[in-house]
Amino acid sequence: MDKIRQMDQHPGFHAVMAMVILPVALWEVYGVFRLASSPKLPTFSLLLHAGLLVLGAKLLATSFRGYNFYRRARSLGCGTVPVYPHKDPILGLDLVLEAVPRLKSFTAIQWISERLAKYGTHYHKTLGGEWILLTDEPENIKAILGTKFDDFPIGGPRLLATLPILGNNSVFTTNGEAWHRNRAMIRPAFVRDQVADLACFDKHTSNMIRRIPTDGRTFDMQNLLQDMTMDSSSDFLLGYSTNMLTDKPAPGADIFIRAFHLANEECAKMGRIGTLLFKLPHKALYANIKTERDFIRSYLRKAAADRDERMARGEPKKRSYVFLDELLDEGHAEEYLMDQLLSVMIAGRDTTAMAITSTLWYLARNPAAVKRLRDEIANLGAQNPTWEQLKNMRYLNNIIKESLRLIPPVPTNSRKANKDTMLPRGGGPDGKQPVLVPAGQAVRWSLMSMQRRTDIYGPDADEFRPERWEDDGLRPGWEYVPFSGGPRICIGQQFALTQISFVLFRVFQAFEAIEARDDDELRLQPNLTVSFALGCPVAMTPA
Ligand code: HEM
Repeated sequence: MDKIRQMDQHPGFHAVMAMVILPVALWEVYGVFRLASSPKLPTFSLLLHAGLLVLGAKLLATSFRGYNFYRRARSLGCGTVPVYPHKDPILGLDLVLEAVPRLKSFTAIQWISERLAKYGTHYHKTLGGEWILLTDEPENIKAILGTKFDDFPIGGPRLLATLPILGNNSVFTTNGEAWHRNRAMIRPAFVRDQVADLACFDKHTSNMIRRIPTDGRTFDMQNLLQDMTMDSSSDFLLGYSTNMLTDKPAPGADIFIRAFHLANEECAKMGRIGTLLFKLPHKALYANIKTERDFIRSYLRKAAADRDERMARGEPKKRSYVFLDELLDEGHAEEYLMDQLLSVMIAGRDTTAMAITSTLWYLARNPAAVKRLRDEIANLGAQNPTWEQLKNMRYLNNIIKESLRLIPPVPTNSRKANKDTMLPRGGGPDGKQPVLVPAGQAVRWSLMSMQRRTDIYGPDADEFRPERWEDDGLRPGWEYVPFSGGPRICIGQQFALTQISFVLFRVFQAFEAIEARDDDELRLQPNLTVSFALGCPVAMTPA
């Protein structure tokens, strides 16, 4: 723990600083007046003294703010918070240098957990010198997302990362009334009837299974799953599939998917590094965003034209359920509709692909779990499962819970305090005291770290053991929130869980074994969500 930063969280420190700075600042005021009134104006000296005066005033204001803030923290019983022992406490460049090898070895997300295990809830700096409060305390996450929801709107790095792609009208980039409106518009798409309709999942899962090599060859499961979730989400959202897993992909689909991926990657980088990078020009990013929006726009126009044609022919307006058709009925402007479509696509496609990939990554290392899962599937015969049957498959559901615990597809997230507020944990020597969070402070939390805490999940917290969920032995609250919690809880949770369980069911109906074909180290690429940096190479044995 950094002693200097601990010291400067004491109001007395700021009072002493103010007392030291004040006479120097007053002396500079006198100096500036003296120079300004001399007959021959010494421009250089005048500028130098004026600069020092501005600096002094800034330092003085910081000390007064610090004094008031820490006095208030003390009076409210808040403790001091550990600060990362930066070698460069101004710009935080040391942390950036440390991050480089972790990013190169694809272990940056695990590095966050290591820092949390070492310092607990703590402050660190982003490139450019902005402080971020980092936590993995369930009580803090509950406060940010639930009990103090209004104090922690979307802002800071989280907003920076999504604004360029999603625009100002997305459920992910709005707060308050606008967010309520956007959420209310999306929600009906995920009511029980739509979620329980397995026809769309069935079509695209079958296409995927046909592509799995049956001769024991190594292939990348992640690639297949990303194509499959893009095919199914474009089908569900637009009514036209990218069809990447068929012999006739939609024209331009490959270019769209590449642009989609590159734009997400670049935006996530901006969110990670902070405002400094955000302010640089990003020609390639905006070119990719244009490509993806043009693709969505062409389908939006096609859907509107098809709908008009059907109406002109006197046919019913609707095909089977399509998200876009519902939005078209509400008569919104085109750009607004695109923001909503891209939001739901980004929210649902990579997250679901990652959840299935990581489950298969673990199953490829746990043949006993595969055997138990296949026995459970065999009990239901050779048919496609119904929604109710999937919901009642206990072992399958425990497998999914366990992989979402170990690798939540949204492993870290953040918000920005909109006023001085408090979090219940992280302060004081044992981290059990509350923490005063000043207005404008970015707060980041790590689900991956929290969901692997040994004090919550036991000494084998890092191990994949679906059995830990058996007989309702484990019923965590805010200690397990892969779909988030509070008013902004994931709208697509049931939709995603249905698709994940359906795909796993069908895969292990058709195949009896899965074998890992890479080393055991978890190498993760953080983007807006997370993915396996080197893919998920496996081989499968047909049943
Ligand atoms: C395993 C798959 C998924 C995971 C782990 C997941 C996780 C999450 C998380 C953590 C959030 C909160 C984000 C925040 O507040 O900053 C979220 C929000 C959201 N998710 Fe999901 N999600 C998944 C699948 C889906 C799917 C399939 C859809 C829709 C097709 C979807 C739609 C949404 C939407 C619209 C929100 C925004 C809610 C709001 O801000 O009010 N998600 N999801």
